[in-house]
Amino acid sequence: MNGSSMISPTTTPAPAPSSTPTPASTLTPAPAPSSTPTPSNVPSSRSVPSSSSVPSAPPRVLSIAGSDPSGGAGIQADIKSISAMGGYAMTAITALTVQNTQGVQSVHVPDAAFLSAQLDSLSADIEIDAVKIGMLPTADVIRVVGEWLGRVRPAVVVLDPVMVASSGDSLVEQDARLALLELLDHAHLVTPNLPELGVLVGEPEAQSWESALLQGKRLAARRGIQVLVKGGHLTGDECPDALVGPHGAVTELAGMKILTGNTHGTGCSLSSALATVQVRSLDWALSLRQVKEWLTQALEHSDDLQVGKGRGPVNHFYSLWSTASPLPGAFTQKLWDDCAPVRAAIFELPFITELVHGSLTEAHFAYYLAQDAKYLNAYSRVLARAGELAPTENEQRFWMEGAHNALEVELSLHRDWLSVHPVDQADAIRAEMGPVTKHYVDHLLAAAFAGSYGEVVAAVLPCYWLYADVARVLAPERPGIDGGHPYGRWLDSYADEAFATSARTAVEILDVAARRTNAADRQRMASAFAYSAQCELDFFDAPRLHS
Ligand SMILES: Nc1ncnc2c1ncn2[C@@H]1O[C@H](COP(=O)(O)OP(=O)(O)OP(=O)(O)O)[C@@H](O)[C@H]1O
Ligand SMILES: Cc1ncc(COP(=O)(O)O)c(N)n1
Repeated sequence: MNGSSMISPTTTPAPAPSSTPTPASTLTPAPAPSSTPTPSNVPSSRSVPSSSSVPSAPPRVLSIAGSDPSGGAGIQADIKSISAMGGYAMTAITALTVQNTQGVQSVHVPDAAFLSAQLDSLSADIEIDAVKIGMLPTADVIRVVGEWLGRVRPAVVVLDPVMVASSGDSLVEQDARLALLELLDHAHLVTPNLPELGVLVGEPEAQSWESALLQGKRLAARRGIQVLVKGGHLTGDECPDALVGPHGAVTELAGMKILTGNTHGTGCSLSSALATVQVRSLDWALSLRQVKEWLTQALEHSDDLQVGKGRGPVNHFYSLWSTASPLPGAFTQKLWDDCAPVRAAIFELPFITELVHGSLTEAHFAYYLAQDAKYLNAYSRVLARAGELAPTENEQRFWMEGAHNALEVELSLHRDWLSVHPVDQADAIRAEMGPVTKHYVDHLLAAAFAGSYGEVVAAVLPCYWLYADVARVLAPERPGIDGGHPYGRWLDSYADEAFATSARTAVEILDVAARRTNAADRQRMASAFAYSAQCELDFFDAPRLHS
């Protein structure tokens, strides 16, 4: 059953307010505001209407386009783009596609009269500030949209003459391609890609940017319209766009091509975002500059989405999402993932492999322990500072106990080992704080006395987390203490379940702190964590560099 046979358009008139005519066929055309020039005669003068026409509420933007169920193109991309630009999105759906990131498998076109009823219902009730037009699959649909635009005359009309999806599948019947030409009279800006530009000027697709601009000029002059010539289909590293005015003026925006396969829906997103921004900017060149910057970032961040196996969508909301509070576990998981190279490097260090196999020289271990003792003394103060800043009593207790343990338990372990090996290591104990230790401690103290609670916790966390992880990974690899492992007792203290539990608690505390704070603080927390993780790596390697 198709859409048109399920509900007859004539049996479901929109429940319009009593002052508004209901049946689509008898709708009175909305008179064009007298100050608004008609699109076909003076399109370029739209860039300077009086400031009193700029609405303060979010622009009400209607997308007349096809549905892409995978969410990357069509109506779905338009809703996201309009919203990302601060507009209020409305939709009238011209076609339903069976589509994913790999291609279009089928197209269903609802009755054109049903589309007509939707458009009339909207314009009878809502002031529409801008219209974006996308996939118009048949000549019938184009006629309905053309008639409606002719009556309602929205102040901003952007026509994206969609013909072929980026997958190569056709979205428009052959005879509809030429019918699109007539629709140009109702648009203020048309945004063809290079193959579509060729069709609109009746020439083969341009093979260079220069010939694309010439085609754009011919189209703009012939139809008295602004043309956006888009460089997304050019070969090479560059991806320019250019606005060509009806009198031949060209405003070109340079841009580098972003290396991503996720370009599904760039044309839809660009055109609907432009329609939205234009309502307030009233200047196509300004609108393009703002939208291209946003789209470039949306392409840059598209890999974050991980949608589908084919040509994926752009990340319309990268900006909103980068400042939104992260989901539980997400912040600390990202810190952990980002420091994967440091973690891998730790396991490669001769100090670690020799420590585990018991072949590490006592001189290196003694230097390490002596530096660690100095480090732990400062670390204890920083943990106490975390306790001081802690927002809850539980967290305060956790950090204070950590501060106590750093001084007592771990230092006694050091004293024990050094007392059994007193002779050669006396020098090590007396040694000054080494450069690597000092560097690490300075970083911790800076976080402790100039940073937020989150920064302090982020700075101290790698010591917990990396030690617990090293102990967990290496525990099965070493011979047991019964086998006379020279560093067995020391290793056991970090492989202990109580230490692993403390590390997990510290991770959880940081995650909660990250969710409670703002994006700028989260950024500083991430930097503090990454810096400490690198310091941990350097600290393990310091004995080798010292000798
Ligand atoms: N890889 C890319 N890097 C940077 N910008 C790009 C890239 N691909 C497309 N764009 C930009 O996206 C917008 C759409 O360009 P394009 O020429 O691809 O249109 P389109 O073919 O209509 O888009 P669609 O892929 O949705 O059909 C333009 O502003 C273009 O510069
Ligand atoms: C419903 C619909 N409208 C437009 C496009 C074009 O977008 P793209 O060229 O990126 O596939 C599409 N694929 N589907």
